[in-house]
Amino acid sequence: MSQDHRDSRGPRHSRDDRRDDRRDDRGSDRRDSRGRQRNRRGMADRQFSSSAPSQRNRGADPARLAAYRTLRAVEANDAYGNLVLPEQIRRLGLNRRDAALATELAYGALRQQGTWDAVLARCVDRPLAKIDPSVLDALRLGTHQLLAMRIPDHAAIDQTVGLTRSEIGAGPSGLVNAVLRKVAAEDLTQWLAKLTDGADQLTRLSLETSHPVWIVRAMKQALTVHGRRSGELTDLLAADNAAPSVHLVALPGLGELEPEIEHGAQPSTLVPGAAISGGGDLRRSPQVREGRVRVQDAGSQLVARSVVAAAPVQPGERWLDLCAGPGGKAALLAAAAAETGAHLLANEVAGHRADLVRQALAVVPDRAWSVRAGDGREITAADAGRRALSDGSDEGSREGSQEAGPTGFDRILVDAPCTGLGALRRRPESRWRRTPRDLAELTVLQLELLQAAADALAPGGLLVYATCSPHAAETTVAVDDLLRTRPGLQLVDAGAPVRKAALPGALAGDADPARPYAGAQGAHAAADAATVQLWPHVHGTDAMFIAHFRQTRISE
Ligand SMILES: C[S@@+](CC[C@H](N)C(=O)[O-])C[C@H]1O[C@@H](n2cnc3c(N)ncnc32)[C@H](O)[C@@H]1O
Repeated sequence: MSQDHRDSRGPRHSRDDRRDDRRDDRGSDRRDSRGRQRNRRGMADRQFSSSAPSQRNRGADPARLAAYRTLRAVEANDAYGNLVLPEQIRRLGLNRRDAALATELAYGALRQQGTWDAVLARCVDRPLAKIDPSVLDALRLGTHQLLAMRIPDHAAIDQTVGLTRSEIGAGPSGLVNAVLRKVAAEDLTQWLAKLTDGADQLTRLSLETSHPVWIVRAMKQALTVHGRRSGELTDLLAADNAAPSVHLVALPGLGELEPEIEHGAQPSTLVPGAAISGGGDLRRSPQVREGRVRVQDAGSQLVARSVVAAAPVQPGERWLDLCAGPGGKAALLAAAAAETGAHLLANEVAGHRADLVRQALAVVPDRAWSVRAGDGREITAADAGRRALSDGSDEGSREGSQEAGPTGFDRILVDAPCTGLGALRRRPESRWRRTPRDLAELTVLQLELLQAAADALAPGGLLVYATCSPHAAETTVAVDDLLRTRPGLQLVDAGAPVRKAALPGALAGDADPARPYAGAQGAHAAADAATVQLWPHVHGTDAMFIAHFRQTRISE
């Protein structure tokens, strides 16, 4: 078990926080094995390990090892931290406390990489790009412990040096030791004061909240574009650095919340049929194992529920989820389709993700859904008359091919691939991976998917566009572009269906996420047209954007 998980949360902004840490070493002989005094040169008031190098931690404790391996997989293999870490926790057999420590270490170091790199750049005598990446990851992990966690300095340094020795080799451990001592010479407040001295507001926020400057700028613009105050920027960026609560959804007609609430979940205050997990291993819940209760962000639940809430469902309606993988929203839609007599076609371009959709839908009666593995840009209105078999074969229809003259889908959800800037708190490394160049590619794809969806709509049909990004280019600009190129499409109010999908009053007042559509030249919008933008710092959800359109063209 790790030695330091008594209180591993929260940044240390002041030296007062460290007094307890120093007590640990009070009275110790601060000389190394060769009698040299430690911590001289401006660090006289600091204490590091009292033990000689030969007695110090030689190996890596399991929590740090899990975190370090996660950082390595993210850096070296482009892996996703939130997928690697649970695997490492399992493989190393960490208990609950060590798993929590490993999570804080790994996610914290990944999220705050930008700030930690700025600190480290001041503590090494060469560009960080010239440091071996495996050593740099150890330094980031050590820096996170020193500046963001209440771990005594000597433990943070000793453990990181031990980890370096066991995972990389004895050579770099001296460098790691020396650099981390320099890092420990200042606390976080002092480092931030140094780093931001003379910086403009965006750079200062970038360093204080550890976001790339371009994302800080984009978030500031997004707040304004979606009718919120730019003064909320600090809160929004801070929310990206907080662990999201785990929301559960009971699939309508299939799952029940009561057993989960009896086991410690709290009923959601935002969405009906939802709860916030009380922690612990969710796979212990039979309903979660069977897929009748699912983990799903409350914002995503509102997206799917707004598709259903937009108008009363007529039996026989044909629904399409154009970008369905891995199947979270499709599961909610399919369950609603099963209850109302509608049918959902869940489409996904990536074969392995289409398999995940099938798994997600398996619990729903299969008369209500089918899966198509294909490019959403190639879907047509005719696909509304075909019902691919839920085993994956797309062989026309069990019943649909008999049906005459399909006119298209009655409801289509385009939950488009996007930058994910609204879900940064879930993917700790993604803010450092994403670049403005991604936007150019994604916005083209988003518009192509929307246009295919518009073509596949039945007359009077509903098209719902959603992204887990509030970026203007992926939200309001995408809406403008679609309306300009599809005169038959009208933007309608998304506010009312989203509020209807939420618990009564949950989205009132300052929490109302709907804003009237400003309208671009040539855009066709209803008088009450409004788009919806949810926010982590206001609603506790991912920053989901939702727009509703109606097909007004007469059937050809
Ligand atoms: C934001 S995710 C959808 C999340 C999903 N709706 C859910 O709730 O679980 C976007 C999905 O679109 C898929 N995608 C990307 N390009 C596509 C295309 N051309 N056609 C269909 N799906 C596509 C991606 O593979 C990804 O699974």
